[in-house]
Amino acid sequence: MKVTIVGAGNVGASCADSISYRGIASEVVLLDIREGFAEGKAMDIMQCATNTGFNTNVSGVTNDYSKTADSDVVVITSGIPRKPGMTREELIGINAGIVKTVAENVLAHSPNCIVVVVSNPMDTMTYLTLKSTGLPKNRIIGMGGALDSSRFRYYLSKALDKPSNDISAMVIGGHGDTTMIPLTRLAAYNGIPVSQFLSQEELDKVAAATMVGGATLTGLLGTSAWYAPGASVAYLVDSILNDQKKMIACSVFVEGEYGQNDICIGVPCIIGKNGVEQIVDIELNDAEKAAFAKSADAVRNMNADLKSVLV
Ligand SMILES: NC(=O)c1ccc[n+]([C@@H]2O[C@H](COP(=O)([O-])OP(=O)(O)OC[C@H]3O[C@@H](n4cnc5c(N)ncnc54)[C@H](O)[C@@H]3O)[C@@H](O)[C@H]2O)c1
Ligand SMILES: O=C(O)C[C@H](O)C(=O)O
Repeated sequence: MKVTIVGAGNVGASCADSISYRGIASEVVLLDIREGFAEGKAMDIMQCATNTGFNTNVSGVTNDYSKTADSDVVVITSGIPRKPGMTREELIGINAGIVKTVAENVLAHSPNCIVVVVSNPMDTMTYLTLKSTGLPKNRIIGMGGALDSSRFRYYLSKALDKPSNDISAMVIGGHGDTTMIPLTRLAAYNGIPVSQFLSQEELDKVAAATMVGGATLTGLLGTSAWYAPGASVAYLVDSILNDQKKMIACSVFVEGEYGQNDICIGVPCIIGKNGVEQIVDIELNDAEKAAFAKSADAVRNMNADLKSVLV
């Protein structure tokens, strides 16, 4: 199986590293516009092979899309990250043009691939990719919910003082500081609702920390995070390549699910060899429904900014 990752920066390289380490692809191609950069990242990753024991062939190319031909999955991470104090939405002006061109180039060489969109603002970039390429909706997946859910589990694990892997929890809605919806009511510690262990005040703090999880890291690092984003992409790509049919919150095109239409937004999805195989339309309570509708409005408003790019 062949995976191309466009953008060999912090997130792209971390995706390549995590995918290789998982041993889920025979070939990974990293592509960047910066001369020699993807080649250097690929060489560095390949020099891990003997010590970590992976057999994936990772190569790097400078803007040569012919080397990405016949990829099964393409991950788009090209574009600028935010700096401390910025929102993801502020990146749209630069990233929309980059993502649209990259998606066109990628599909010219891999017409049957599944596209995973990572560049921010991710829900808007996913919608742009869908609208500008005309690909069927099952083949365009925005990655954000997998990361936000893993941060939710991290903050729950800190509050509970228990391992993250004993906790199941999901974040739906937009991938934005104010649009995420951590589903606290459904979060569980080994199947037991977390509300049996944590007060409402503690749960509210966990949800608030989750929503600004990316901003917190951006403040600490001076640029946005990459290890957990790379690991989240690898988790998603594993479910595609190995047809695992995992339920993962992903930004996908909705047509009536959760009462919404004509936007890409985070919802629970079954992810397999065909990409998005099912949207799991769970019953939300009234407060969750209201939060989802508000989140969808914000995502829809952001898409309006794509008018000049989508001509
Ligand atoms: N969806 C998520 O959960 C998530 C998580 C982390 C980061 N991100 C987003 O991912 C993007 C990348 O973040 P990063 O930290 O890797 O940034 P980065 O600056 O480290 O890397 C971006 C790379 O893209 C390359 N690039 C720019 N234009 C290109 C083009 N036209 N073709 C090919 N390559 C091009 C740059 O040369 C650079 O190497 C940002 O938009 C960031 O906000 C999203
Ligand atoms: O926070 C960011 O801007 C990057 C990414 O969306 C994240 O959540 O880490």
